[in-house]
Amino acid sequence: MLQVDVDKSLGETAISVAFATRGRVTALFGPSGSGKTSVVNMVAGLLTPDRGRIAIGDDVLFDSERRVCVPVHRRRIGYVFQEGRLLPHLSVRSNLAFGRWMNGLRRDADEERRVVEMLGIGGLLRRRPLTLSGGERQRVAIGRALLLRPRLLLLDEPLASLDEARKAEILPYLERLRDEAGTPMIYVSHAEAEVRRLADEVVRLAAGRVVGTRI
Ligand SMILES: Nc1ncnc2c1ncn2[C@@H]1O[C@H](COP(=O)(O)OP(=O)(O)OP(=O)(O)O)[C@@H](O)[C@H]1O
Repeated sequence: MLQVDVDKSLGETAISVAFATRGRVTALFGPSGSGKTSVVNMVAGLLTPDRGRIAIGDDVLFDSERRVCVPVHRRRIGYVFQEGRLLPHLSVRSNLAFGRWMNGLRRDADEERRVVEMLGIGGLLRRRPLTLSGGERQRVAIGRALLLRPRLLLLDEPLASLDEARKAEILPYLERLRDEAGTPMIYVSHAEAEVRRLADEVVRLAAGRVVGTRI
């Protein structure tokens, strides 16, 4: 179970969000500026809450009272950004290997094959990111994150930069990830149709607060 209870003041905006979820895919759903990215950044460890607690099961990642703040690279959390953020000078294969190398993990050919097959990126391994479509790039970014064997995968509007055809292409892969990978996901989106299709739990945000658990 992921438990989040955080307060953070960001300029004019005050974020005060608490929720707990056991979902396979938990959507953080809400309008632009409602605090979705700030919340996932706090879970990832990229943004430090002013107060609160974040835990996965019994493992505490942040606790302001007990002065616990586990650094980003020790959280074992995968993060897929809106625009993928692949390394342009490396092939797809090297991009996939790079995350594991950076995190001191050995290559694992079986795991690589499984992830490559699940995301349908076997035909792209020699290509460079700039030669890929937006949807293909996002599938590679998801593969790179999964190969870190994260205990939680954060996806921040992974389809936002794609047109409708590309979205339709990648959604089945996300469903497969949900059904086969066994890695819980936090899925940030303001797109109702995506959330209805993918999420089994919803945390609805507005103006930095939780305002509901339905779309
Ligand atoms: N470093 C910062 N300094 C000041 N204000 C900030 C900072 N970071 C975020 N904010 C503000 O906090 C609010 C929440 O931002 P956040 O990016 O978390 O929202 P969001 O729901 O993810 O929006 P979007 O869907 O547009 O990405 C916004 O009003 C934003 O301008």
